[in-house]
Amino acid sequence: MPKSTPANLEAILLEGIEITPNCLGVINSDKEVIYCNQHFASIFGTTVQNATGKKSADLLRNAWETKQGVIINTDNFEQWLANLHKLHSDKALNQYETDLTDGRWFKMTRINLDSGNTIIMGVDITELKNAQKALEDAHQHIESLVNTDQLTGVHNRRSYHQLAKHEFARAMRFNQPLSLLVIDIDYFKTINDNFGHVSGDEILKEFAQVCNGLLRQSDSLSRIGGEEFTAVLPMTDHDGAMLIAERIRAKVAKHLFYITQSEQHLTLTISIGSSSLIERDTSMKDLFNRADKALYCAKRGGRNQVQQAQIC
Ligand SMILES: Nc1nc2c(ncn2[C@@H]2O[C@H](COP(=O)(O)OP(=O)(O)OP(=O)(O)O)[C@@H](O)[C@H]2O)c(=O)[nH]1
Repeated sequence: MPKSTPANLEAILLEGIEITPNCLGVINSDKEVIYCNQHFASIFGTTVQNATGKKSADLLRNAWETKQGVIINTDNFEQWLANLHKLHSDKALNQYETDLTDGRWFKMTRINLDSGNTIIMGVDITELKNAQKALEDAHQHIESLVNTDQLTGVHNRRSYHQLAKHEFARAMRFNQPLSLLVIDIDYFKTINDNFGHVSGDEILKEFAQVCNGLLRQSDSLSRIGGEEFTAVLPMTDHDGAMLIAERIRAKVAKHLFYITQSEQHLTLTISIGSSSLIERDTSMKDLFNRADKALYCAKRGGRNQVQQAQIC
């Protein structure tokens, strides 16, 4: 014998709905809230008493005006509401996520019944969202660790290869100029020999800072070897690249690098090879090889200078 529905089923359900952390509301065909629990009312930043009998549009407008409850990012509320109605009237069942000013998230299910009434249920997914955000942050952190040179904080060799590939493809696609500087500190071995490896590391860090301070936001400085760096310069032709390279060379030559251990300042010089994109280039390797050869010329030419790549 099937058990008969208890006479007090409605009371049992209502009791459960009041206790649950989820939200539930019923809206009639005149778009008025005819029943809701406390969490449903909190979506509009109000109480059950206040929400009951009110038009859902007025409740949303109140939430937008008072910045309480559901987060509504718009300058034009009426337009936003019209779009929402269009979105919700089409289908019998809609599901969406919504976040509140108090940090909670709900996964909402909206059911349009044939009677013209609408049932709206929301499951609290705040913990899930927080876990998702923590995972995304951790992923971003790992990504940045993997791509960052731990000593200087600039891009590492791995990251250089990625961004060089990306910038090369972009320059080719949009027919834009692109330049590359290969920068090497002169006689760095002597610095290590005279002041020790720790001080050498300190110099490398400061050097990267000085260099980065002279580049644009869109440029990327990478440490690709011990005391060897590259600067990828998008939207920069060879004249522009030579100008930037010379600016870096001159600034570094004048800069006083501080050595903490011996509490003294020291000066150093750099050599730079510069190359720019030409029609026959097939990858960033072509630019790198030319800039590297130019760097070799700068070293042979006496160091503390910038050399432009020869095209032959
Ligand atoms: N402190 C420190 N030194 C490094 C690091 N990586 C490489 N080096 C040192 O950098 C020096 C590079 O020396 P060389 O390649 O002979 O070049 P150089 O002395 O700069 O001479 P030129 O480039 O010809 O002007 C070596 O002494 C390496 O040990 C690092 O991470 N930290």
